[in-house]
Amino acid sequence: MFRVLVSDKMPNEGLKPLRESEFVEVIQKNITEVEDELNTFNALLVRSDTKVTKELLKKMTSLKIVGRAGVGVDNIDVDEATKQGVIVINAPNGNTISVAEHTFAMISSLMRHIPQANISVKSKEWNRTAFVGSELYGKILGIIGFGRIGTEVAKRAKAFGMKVHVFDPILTRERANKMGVEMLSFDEVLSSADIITVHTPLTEETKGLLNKDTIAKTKKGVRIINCARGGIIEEEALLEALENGHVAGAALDVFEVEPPIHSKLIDHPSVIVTPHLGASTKEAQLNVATQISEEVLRFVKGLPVMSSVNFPIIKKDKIQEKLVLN
Ligand SMILES: NC(=O)c1ccc[n+]([C@@H]2O[C@H](COP(=O)([O-])OP(=O)(O)OC[C@H]3O[C@@H](n4cnc5c(N)ncnc54)[C@H](O)[C@@H]3O)[C@@H](O)[C@H]2O)c1
Ligand SMILES: O=C(O)[C@H](O)COP(=O)(O)O
Repeated sequence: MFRVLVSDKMPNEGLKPLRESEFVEVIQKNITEVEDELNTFNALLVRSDTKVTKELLKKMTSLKIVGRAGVGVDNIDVDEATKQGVIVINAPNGNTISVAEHTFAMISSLMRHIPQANISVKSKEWNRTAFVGSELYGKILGIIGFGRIGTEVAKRAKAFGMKVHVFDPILTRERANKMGVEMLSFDEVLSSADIITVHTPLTEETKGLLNKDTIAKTKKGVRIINCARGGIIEEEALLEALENGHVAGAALDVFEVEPPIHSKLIDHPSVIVTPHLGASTKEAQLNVATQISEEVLRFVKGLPVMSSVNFPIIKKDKIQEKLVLN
């Protein structure tokens, strides 16, 4: 049997393709609950809670494939997995719409002080002057990272009558024109946008992309959104800019350390926060779990795996030959 450990929360329905296979056994448990049998699992399915470290990979000596039911693979030591011949796959488009919608909910909430006003009314106050907001119409939204999610955010911004300025190193002018957005340099987006939202992966290159120096290049009164990954924005620099009034507000779904219990940012009155909810919809979770399950099943059947982040399309090769099915 091909043993699949599902160590983060995923909907049962999404795991159906694996559960229904006669070749596969699915075990849904935390890593801590299966410490003694880590060497018996052939596949590991995770979201962002399980940290697939070098140490864990070394213990999982029978592991062939790690499936990330989501996009970001920064919680997985992909280099170590590659060294060990372990394929890492993700579900690149299953949660795109959910994250774009959450980003837009955060932008709207930030501009109209909805979370703060909600708390105020529930505290029996009726303060209509403290929560005067700003329209989105006519404002410039700066998008850093124009991939799947950035593109969907842009479509929604345009529907609100916003202008969209974009920086992405792989963006072409042709695509920008087609999408009705303005392609600019990183610095130009920083200096022109009323609201900046980041949608890059967290990599060595994007870590601290918004820092003390780059935040200083933004417009006074800018609002900053992060529904991508903690660490893309340096939290200390953001807090300083909020405290000195350069940044008017921030909406954060992700944090350098999660949960952000020691972050002073969450106490700032102009910061609104959610607990990494971007992909947390029924639809997105069903999509990503189903996609990852179908991919693992393809692997089990010896078919090409299409969404590997560390190996190109895997056909029958040395890695897959190691897998012996009864
Ligand atoms: N909050 C959540 O729950 C949630 C859910 C899904 C994804 N995410 C995060 O969002 C990220 C983006 O997801 P996606 O599906 O749009 O990925 P994607 O791969 O489709 O797009 C990422 C884009 O970022 C661009 N990019 C890379 N480096 C850059 C840089 N230095 N400056 C500007 N652009 C750069 C890439 O060229 C690419 O176009 C994921 O990597 C993940 O970390 C968060
Ligand atoms: O990269 C992603 O897909 C998101 O961060 C989702 O993370 P989650 O699966 O823990 O909700």
